[in-house]
Order: sequence, then structure tokens, then C-alpha cells
Amino acid sequence: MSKNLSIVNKDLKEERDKINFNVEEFTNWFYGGAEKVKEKKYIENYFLSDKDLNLELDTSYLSYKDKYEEAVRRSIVVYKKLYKLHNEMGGTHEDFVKIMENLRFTMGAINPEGNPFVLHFSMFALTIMNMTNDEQKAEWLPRIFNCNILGTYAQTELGHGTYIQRLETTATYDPKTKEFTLNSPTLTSYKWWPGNLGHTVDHAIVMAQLYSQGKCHGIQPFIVQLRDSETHKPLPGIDIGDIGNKVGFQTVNNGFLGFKNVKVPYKNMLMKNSKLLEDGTFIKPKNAKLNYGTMVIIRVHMIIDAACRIAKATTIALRYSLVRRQSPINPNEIEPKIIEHITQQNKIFPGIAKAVVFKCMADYLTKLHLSITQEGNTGNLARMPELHALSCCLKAVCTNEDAKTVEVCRLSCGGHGFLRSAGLDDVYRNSTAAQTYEGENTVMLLQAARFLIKSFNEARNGGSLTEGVKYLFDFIGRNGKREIFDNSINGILRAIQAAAAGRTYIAWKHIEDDKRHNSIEVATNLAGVHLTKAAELHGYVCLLQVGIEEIEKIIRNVSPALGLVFKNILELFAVDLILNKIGDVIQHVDISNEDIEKLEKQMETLFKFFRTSAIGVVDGFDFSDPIIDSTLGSYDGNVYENLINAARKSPLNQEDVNRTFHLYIKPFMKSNL
Ligand SMILES: CCCCC/C=C\C/C=C\C/C=C\C/C=C\C/C=C\CCCCC(=O)SCCNC(=O)CCNC(=O)[C@H](O)C(C)(C)COP(=O)(O)OP(=O)(O)OC[C@H]1O[C@@H](n2cnc3c(N)ncnc32)[C@H](O)[C@@H]1OP(=O)(O)O
Ligand SMILES: Cc1cc2nc3c(=O)[nH]c(=O)nc-3n(C[C@H](O)[C@H](O)[C@H](O)COP(=O)(O)OP(=O)(O)OC[C@H]3O[C@@H](n4cnc5c(N)ncnc54)[C@H](O)[C@@H]3O)c2cc1C
Repeated sequence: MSKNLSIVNKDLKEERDKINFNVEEFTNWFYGGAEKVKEKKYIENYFLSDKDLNLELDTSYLSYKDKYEEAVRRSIVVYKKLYKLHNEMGGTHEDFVKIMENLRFTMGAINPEGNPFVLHFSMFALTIMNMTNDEQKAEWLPRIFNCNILGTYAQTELGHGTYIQRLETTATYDPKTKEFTLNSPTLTSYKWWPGNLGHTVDHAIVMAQLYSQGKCHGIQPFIVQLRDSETHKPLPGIDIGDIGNKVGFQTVNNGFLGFKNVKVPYKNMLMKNSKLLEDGTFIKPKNAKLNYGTMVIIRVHMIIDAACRIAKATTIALRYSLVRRQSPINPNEIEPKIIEHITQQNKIFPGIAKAVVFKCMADYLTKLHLSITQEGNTGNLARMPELHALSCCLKAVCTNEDAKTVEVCRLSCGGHGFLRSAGLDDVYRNSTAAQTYEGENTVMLLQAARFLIKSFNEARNGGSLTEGVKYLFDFIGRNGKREIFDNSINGILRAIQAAAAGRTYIAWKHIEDDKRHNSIEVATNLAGVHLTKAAELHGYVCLLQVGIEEIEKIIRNVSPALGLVFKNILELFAVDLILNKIGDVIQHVDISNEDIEKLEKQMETLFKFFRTSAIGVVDGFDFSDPIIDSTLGSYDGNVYENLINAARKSPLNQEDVNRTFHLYIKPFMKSNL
């Protein structure tokens, strides 16, 4: 299924013949074992081979409305099959999650501009699973799993997305009728952005300010029916629609929503955390931020999404660079594969390393999330702020890197990279959307910086620190002296840690100085640029630290040949990182010009080694052709045939003379102006 049967381009074949490790072994690592790879291939094939999907149709040429309708049609084909497969597999919740996880990229191939049901199967279901009491679970979960109701997560408003404490939608409780009345008191209180809201779903989790006994108790989640179950008409008092064309996500059906005196029964406030007694007495949760839980889960999931988008983009860029020839390096020689230009290697190889390290981080963070959630279920919420800070930080750093890397991959494909058929535009649009949704990245970095500054104060006062920020002790212990650089992988980690701690110190000092004339909040705002830089560097520390730990474990468990590839990848990631952050490093580390030159040389040596492994690694990401969906990145490397075939499918090429010639062009040409 994953390889097509056409003859492979000879340059690409020659590259594959030189691979000196077992590609399948790498694939097994990337997907968590041979059994999981088998499952992934089975699920992919199960869905993509369905003729009813009509994947031959290139939806990019359709109108906005037709795109949406086709996306709904295809999704229903998929979800019907999903339930059939789920029953065949045994019907457990784990089976369901397994299919959903494998469907993630398959769904991208089926609906390249987004899935009009994604919020139902993610934020809506997860919120009901995690924020309800037992009675509510019993009432809603079966209807959600059976898709008898379809829902979304409606939090953001026209006026507020980041500062959710100031959302304006109100839910006012009346103990006499045991109902809430939902209202949108201003234009800016209209819900705006929720995915699938416009015309797809009939229910939503609505985040609204709870008013009871004359007091506001902050934002709380409510499950609200929006449309009639039979006619799908908006219910009385509901003003709802699609927000219109966007940079991407065209078929996600993001919507707007206003309420005018909409009645919601008492039992529809989600009551796992905060509680409202029937008489209207409000009972605070153990931690008010528990209501932000769904966002934390999705931020954790977004790291693997970033890794996979980078993996996909680098697969396209590398395969293309191994068949495209241009510009002789020695004037009298034949034109080389463009990958021979070292600048091309510099564009693509570090990206491949990032995909691998981000995957290590995603695995680490998923385990951490599970363990902190289990602690939370026993009432121990102590590590929630740590998880919040880490997920914010890595969501921001990984999606920023993702968008940058995907764009570099596009540029590395020259003019052809700008074609939609190259397959990089949807990846880029999804990457850049991820920089904004689930918390705008600057804001996410500032949340992480808050944790860093707290930890820095803790360290200065001799308190205890969580594992991931213990490097702040080293900085304080050096008492103003610089870290001495040594050119080993751990030396690079210490240098980045010193840069992160140093920048945290600068931000901290900035705040302390400004506090003398300003409030702490104003002082913190003035230090904002330093704070975001500190958080970003901290994100890189986490990535490198986890990368080192995980890759050392991997090396112990794989064949020596693959172990060498992993070692090479880790070093590539580390050296690329320190060279990119050299300005920050110089400020806090005793590093000489010779050290920097050595690092630059080391990068060239690493490229040389990686030159033969790179194709094996991207093949090992194991994106099948329908999922890659790229004229430049298909397994066979027949890029020129693919390009001309794709161009011939342009709607304009279905007739040799377009009617505009007779209507406008010819009269214009004959008019003599
Ligand atoms: C049918 C069956 C299905 C089964 C499903 C099974 C499987 C599916 C699984 C997974 C699906 C996976 C993937 C799906 C992928 C993608 C989904 C596709 C599209 C997604 C669409 C995107 C949706 C959205 O965008 S939703 C809207 C998101 N909005 C935001 O992110 C808003 C950002 N703002 C905030 O988060 C907050 O405002 C804030 C910035 C955190 C600030 O909050 P505030 O209350 O103002 O706090 P304040 O600044 O006063 O104080 C900070 C203080 O609070 C602590 N804090 C904050 N948050 C938390 C937290 N979450 N936990 C713990 N502590 C928290 C913080 O530490 C500070 O503490 P301190 O004061 O410094 O001590
Ligand atoms: C594709 C997409 C899908 C989405 N899906 C959903 C969904 O399903 N459900 C939902 O509820 N929402 C959804 N959203 C909304 C999304 O979560 C918000 O847009 C996001 O949280 C940013 O909020 P905002 O739009 O209010 O930006 P703003 O906060 O207005 O940001 C504007 C600028 O101000 C800066 N800024 C704001 N506050 C601060 C601060 N405290 N410090 C420093 N700078 C600051 C930001 O950095 C940014 O540069 C989606 C958005 C997109 C783009």
C-alpha cells in the first residue's frame, strides 16, 4: 500500500541502494513497534482504498461551499467505516482511540483543508469525558460516541480569545426554574472561531460567565443544544453561522454564535470541578484552572502533530532534492542533484532531526500528562502548574519551528514548491494555524516564563525545583561566572541551559529594577521580550535534554547501524540549535571563536554522514503516496511526470480555448484601443 508500483527514478533508486541501516527498524521506532506499524498500514489502507471517497477529485479547485459539502460527504464515509472497523476490532474504548490516532494523517489526505467533525472527536468528547460528573457521563457519552449529537468547543469570542477570564457570554441561574439563561450581551461577546460550529454540529460546550445569587463565579462549561435534531434549524434565540474564508482550515467550518435568552437546564453545567447546588450556591473547585483541562490535553497532542508535519515536509523536500539536478558545482561536470549544494543540506537535514527529537518529546510529554492526570484523579494537583507551563512552552516552540521548517522546505523546492500539487501549502497552513489556536504562541511563552521566574525566585531562596528547571541552580551557583563551553553533546546542553538561565536572570532583573517604579504587572510587561526569549530557550533545553535521554535509550535498544543514525540525528539537532542560538550563548558561556568554528566544521561532518542516511530516515517516516499527496515527494521520485500530469488536470486545461477569449480578449485585441 505505501509504495506505488511505478518504476522508481534511477537517482532515487541509487540513493536507496546506499542506505546502510534497516529502514523498517526506524519505522518501527517512529510508530512505537512493528505491531503498531502493521495496524497503521491496515487502517490507512482500510480507509483510503474506499472508492466512495472519490479521492481522484482534487478539491482545491472547488468553490468554498462545494469544498465544505464534499468534506462533509467524505467524512461521513470515513466515520461510517470507522464504526464498522471499531466493531470488528472488539469495540473497546482503546480500539476507538487507536483508530482515531491512526486516522489523523489519513484524514488529512481525505480532507486536506480540514475536517468538519474534528472538534466533535477531540475537544467536545474530551471535555465531556473529563469535566462531567458520573450522571452527566451516563447521559452524554453514549450519545456522543454514537454521534446522535455532534458538538464543538465554543470558548473564543469576537472580543476575547487569549484573556478567557474576560469572556462576556453570561449564564444566569434561576433556582426557581432550575435553568440557566444564556445571553450574548454585546457584539464582542459573540462566540467566534469554534471549529465545526457554523453549519455542522448541533451542540456545543459553551464557556460562559456563571451568575448565581447575584454574583459572578467566573467561566464555567455548559453543554448547549444549538440546532433542532430533525431540521437542523437554529433553536430560538440562537444566532449562528460560518465566519467565512480563512488563510487555511477552509473546510473546518469555524463559526460564530450569539445567544438571546436561551434556556439551558440545570443538569447541563459540567460539574466535575466547580459545582452549583440546585439552590444556586456555588462551590469552588480545588483549582479554578481545572476548567482549562481540555486545552492542556490538546496542547500535549500538538507536539506529535508538529513532528509529523515536519516529517512530511522534509520527506517531500528531500526526495525532490535527490532527483532535481541544477547548477554544476565544478563547471565542467554534470549538474548535480541539488542536495549536493551544502546550503540545501542545511535547509533540510536539521528539519529531519527536529522531526525525530519532537517525536521523542511528544512521547515524553504524553507519559508525563498521563502520570500527572492520574495524580490529579486522586486529588493531588501539585504538578498541574508544571504540566501547564511545559505544555504551553513546547506547544509554542514546536509549532513555531514547525511553521519555519515547512516554509524552508517549500523554498528548498524552488518554483515547484510554490505549486499546490507539491503538497506543502496545506501543511504550511496547518502549521501556521497551530501557532495561533489553542493559545497564541507569544502568550503561551509568557505563561511558561511565569513558571521560570517563579522557579528562579525559588532557586535564589534555596527552595526546591522541579527536575526540568534544576539548571537554574547551576546558574545561581556560578555566581556571575560564565559556563565553560565544551564541545560534547552534554556540553552543548549545558551551554543552552546557561543561555536559558542567563536570559531568565536578565528578565528577572528587569522586573526587579522596574518594580521600584511600577507595579509588578507593569514591570513584567516591560520585561516581556526577555521573558519570551527565556521561555523559548527553556523549550530548547527541554527538547535537547529529553532528546539526549530518549535517544540514549533508543541506541541501547536498536541495531548498531541504526544507533549510529540516531547519534548523528541527535548531534545534528544539538549543533544546529547552538549555532542558531549563538548570540544568546555568547552572552552567558565562555565560548571562543575557535569553538564556534569547530561547531561549524562539525556540522559539515555531520551533513556528510547524514547524506547517505537521510533518504532512509524519511522513507522510514513511512508516509504512503496518498498521504504525502505531492508531485515532488512521491516514493517513485518521478517528479516531472507527476507535475505535467497534475497540470493537465487543471480545469482550465479541459478545453483548448477558454470562453474569455471570445468574450473579452479578442474584442479587446481588435479594438485598437
Ligand atoms: C467520540 C469519541 C472521541 C474520543 C476522542 C479520543 C481521542 C482524541 C484525542 C485527541 C485529539 C487530538 C488532537 C486533536 C488536534 C487538534 C484539534 C483541532 C483543532 C483544534 C482547534 C483549536 C481549539 C482552540 O483554539 S480552543 C481555544 C483555546 N484558547 C486558548 O488557548 C486560550 C489561551 N488562554 C489561556 O489558556 C489562559 O487565558 C491563560 C493564558 C492560561 C491565562 O489564564 P488566566 O486564567 O488569565 O490565568 P492568569 O494569567 O491569571 O494566571 C496564570 C496562573 O494560572 C496557572 N494556570 C493557567 N492555566 C493553567 C492550567 N491549565 N493548569 C494549571 N495552572 C494553570 C498558571 O500556572 C499561573 O499560575 P501562577 O499564578 O503563576 O501561580
Ligand atoms: C484555525 C483556528 C481554529 C480555532 N479553533 C477554535 C475552537 O475550536 N474553539 C475556540 O474556542 N477557539 C478557537 N480558535 C481561537 C483561538 O484559540 C484564539 O484565536 C487564540 O487563542 C488567540 O486568541 P485571540 O484571537 O484573542 O488573539 P489575541 O489575544 O487578540 O492576540 C492578538 C495579539 O495580541 C497579543 N497578546 C494578547 N494578549 C497578550 C498578552 N497577555 N501578552 C502579550 N501579548 C498578548 C498576541 O500575542 C497577539 O500577537 C481558533 C483559532 C484559529 C486561528
